[in-house]
Amino acid sequence: MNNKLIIDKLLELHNGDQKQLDVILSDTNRLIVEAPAGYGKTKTLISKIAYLILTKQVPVNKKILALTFSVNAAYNMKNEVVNILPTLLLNNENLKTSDMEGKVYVSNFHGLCRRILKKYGYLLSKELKNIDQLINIDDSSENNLNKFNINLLEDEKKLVKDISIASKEYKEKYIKENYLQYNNIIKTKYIEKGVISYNSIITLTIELLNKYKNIRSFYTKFFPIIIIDEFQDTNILNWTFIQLLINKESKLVFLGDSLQRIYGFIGAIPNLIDLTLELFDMEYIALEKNYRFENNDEMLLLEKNIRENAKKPINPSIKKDSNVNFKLYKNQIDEAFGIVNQIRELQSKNIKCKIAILVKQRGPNINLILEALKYNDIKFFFGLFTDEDQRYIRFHETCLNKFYSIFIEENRNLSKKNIEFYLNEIKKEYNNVSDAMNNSLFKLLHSFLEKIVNEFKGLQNSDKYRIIMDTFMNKSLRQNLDILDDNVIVTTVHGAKGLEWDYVILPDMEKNQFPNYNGLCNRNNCIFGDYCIFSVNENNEVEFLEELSVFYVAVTRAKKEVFFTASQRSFVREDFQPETNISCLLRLPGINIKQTNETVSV
Ligand SMILES: Nc1ncnc2c1ncn2[C@@H]1O[C@H](COP(=O)(O)OP(=O)(O)OP(=O)(O)O)[C@@H](O)[C@H]1O
Repeated sequence: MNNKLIIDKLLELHNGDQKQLDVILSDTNRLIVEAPAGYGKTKTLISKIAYLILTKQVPVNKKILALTFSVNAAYNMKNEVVNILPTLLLNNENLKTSDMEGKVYVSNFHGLCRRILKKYGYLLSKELKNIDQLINIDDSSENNLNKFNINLLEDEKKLVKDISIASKEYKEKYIKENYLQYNNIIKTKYIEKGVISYNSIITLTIELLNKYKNIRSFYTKFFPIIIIDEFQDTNILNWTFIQLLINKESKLVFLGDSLQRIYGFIGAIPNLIDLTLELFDMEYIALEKNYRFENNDEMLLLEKNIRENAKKPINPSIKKDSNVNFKLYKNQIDEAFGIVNQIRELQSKNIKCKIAILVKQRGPNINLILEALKYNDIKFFFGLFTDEDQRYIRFHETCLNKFYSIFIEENRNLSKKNIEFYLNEIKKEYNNVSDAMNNSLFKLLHSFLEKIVNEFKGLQNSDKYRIIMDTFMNKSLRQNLDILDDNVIVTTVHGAKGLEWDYVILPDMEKNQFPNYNGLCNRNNCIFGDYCIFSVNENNEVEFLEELSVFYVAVTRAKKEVFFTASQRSFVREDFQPETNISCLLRLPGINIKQTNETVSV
C-alpha cells in the first residue's frame, strides 16, 4: 500500500507535529523517546505500531512486542491500535484489520512472563502449566507466607526477604547470584500450596530463558521489534528479563519520562534512560509540544518550573514564577469543608466537570474529607484502595475464580445476560453487603466489563478473556478509574498515574504529609522553622527527586487547574498536633503560592 498516503494521514492525525512524526517514521534500530507528561508519547507509540504493521515491517509469523507497566495501559494501547488501523487503511480493500491486529502482542511484564511460563514453565516445574490457577502473592511480607502455610527455614526466609530488597534496591549482582536458589524455594514450597510470588513470575522466566537457549532464541526471533512505554518504571527484574529477548538485530523503541518515575520504592531503576542510551547506543528524540496544557499558560508554566527543579535541584533556572491556588485552613475539619466548597464552586460553573482529590497516602485527614463530602451530599467515587489492601486483593481473587468457573469452564460468551449473572454471583459471595468499599469495587468491576464489551468491540474474544483475567491476576481494577461516570473521584496519586481530570485538588500540602516524614521531613537538611525551606544537597537529592516525581505526576493530572490545600493544625489520632508547616514543595523556586487564609463556617 502507498506509504505516502499513510504518512499524509498520520501528519493529519498528529496535527503536523514533526517530532512525533520523526518517531513514527524513524527506521533506526535503537530509539529512545523522552517527553514530559502530556506531550503525546502514548499517542505517538500507537501510531508507530500501526505504521510498522501497515508498512509490513513486521515479518510473517512474527510480532511486535509492546510492553508497558500497567495492564490497563497495555490493553488500552492494543484497543487504540486496532481502532486506528482502519483510519490509516483509507478504505484499502486488500488489507483487513483483523489480519493485522495479530501482529502486535501487548502486555505488561508480568503478563508476558506468565504467558511464557504457561507454555514452557513445565520444564522447570510441572505445575506451572496451571499458572493461571496459582494465587499471586507479594512475598516481601511474612504475613502472606503464613496465610498460605508456607513454612520456610530461617535461611530461606532470609533469602526471600533479601531478593525482595535486592529487587527494590536494584542490586543486580545479588539477584544474579541468588535467583536460582530463590526459584528453588518457589518450586518446592510455594507452588505446592497453590501460590506463586510476583517476583518469581519474572525470575522463573529468567531461569527458563537462560537454561533453554532454543526457547530464548524462539522468543527473540518471534519479537523482532520491542517497544516499551513508561520505560522509566522498569525495575531490575524486568530489565534483566527483557535483555534476554534482545539480540543485535532487535529493533527497540523505549518511551518514557525520567521525572515520572514514581515507583522508585518498588525498584524502578534510577537513570535507566541514560544508562540505556549508552548501553545500546540509542538514538534520542525528545517530543516538544505539550498537548494536555496546550491552551493553559498557568499549567504550562507550573509544569515547566517543576521540571526545572528536577533538572537542576540545587540551582534551578527559573524565568518566571508560576502562581498557584493555595488555601490554608485553621485545622483539618475546616480544610475538609473548604474542599467541599471548592467542588461546589467548580460544579456551579459546570456540573459535569471531572474532579479528582488526590492524596499521597491514606490517613486520618482523608477520612474527614470523605465525611464532609457525604455530609454535603457530594457524590464521589471512593478509589482509595492500595495494592496491599487485603479486601481489594481478595475481591480480585473472587472475581478471577468466578470468572474461571462461569466463563472458561462453562464456556459462556460475554453476553449482557452472562455478565449480569456473573455480577450477581460475585455480589452473593459478599452476601450483598454494601459498604463504601464494596460498592466501589462492584461499580469498578461493572464499568470495567462494560468497557471490554462496548469499547473493545474490535478485539477477538480470546483477547477479551485475556484482558479480564490479566486484570484480576494483576489486581488492576483500580487502573480503570478513568472510565467511571462519577464526576468526583478520591484516590491516591499512584492510582492516578496516566489518567487526567479537568481539576485536581491536592490536600495535605504540609510537612510530614507531602513530602512525607520518611521521604524528606526527618532529614537533617530540612530546616524546620516558620516555613519548611528545604535545601537540596547531594545527600538528599535522590529522596528529593522521588518526592518531586510524585508531586509532578499529581499536578500534571489536571487539564485545567490544580488546587492545593493545607491546615495549620493537623488532626492525628483525635489529637491536635502542634502547628504544621506548609509543604516545602509549594515553596520551591518558581512556585508562588497565592496564599489565602480561609475560614469556613461548618
Ligand atoms: N499531535 C497531537 N495532536 C493533538 N493532540 C495530541 C497530539 N499528541 C497528543 N495529543 C493529546 O494530548 C493528550 C496527551 O497525550 P498522551 O496521553 O499521548 O501523552 P503522554 O506523553 O503519554 O502523557 P503522560 O506522560 O501524562 O501519560 C491526549 O489527550 C492526546 O490525544
